[in-house]
Amino acid sequence: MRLHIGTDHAGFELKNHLVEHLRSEGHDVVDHGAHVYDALDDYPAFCISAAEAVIAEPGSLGIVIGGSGNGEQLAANRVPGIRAILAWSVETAKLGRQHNDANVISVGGRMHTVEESTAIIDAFLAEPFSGDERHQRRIDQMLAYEAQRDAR
Ligand SMILES: O=C(CO)[C@H](O)[C@H](O)COP(=O)(O)O
Repeated sequence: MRLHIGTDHAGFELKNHLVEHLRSEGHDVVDHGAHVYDALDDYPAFCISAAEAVIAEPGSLGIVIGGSGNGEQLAANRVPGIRAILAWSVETAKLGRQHNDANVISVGGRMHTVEESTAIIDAFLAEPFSGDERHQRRIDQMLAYEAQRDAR
């Protein structure tokens, strides 16, 4: 699967681990940075770059990493068409795909061990959207709101 990943300094080591791990699993991973460790860097540009690439490549998924994952989720969700979830367990990661058809996962690298974060992301990538009518209906309600808002 084509994957786009981005992080600030807080997720730098985890991101490098994930790039290696995910490539070893056969994924085609594009690294949107940070490419060097800088304790003063800012997460929005890395996350927005990864999220824009997800929209540009239908069928791809995004991974954004930070200390908490909160700001990274917020940044990714600024990109039209992105549904980014903040996953904090294997179950919330799976539900993000099953119920929300999320196309970006955000993880707080400071909140978990590397093994836990890796398991959360692996679970997200392996899970399909259920396609259940009630879940699609709720997604469509959000899309309808956005369309109405943008037409104002
Ligand atoms: O999780 C994050 C945003 O939600 C950032 O990674 C976090 O805020 C970075 O913190 P600091 O600059 O103190 O290392």
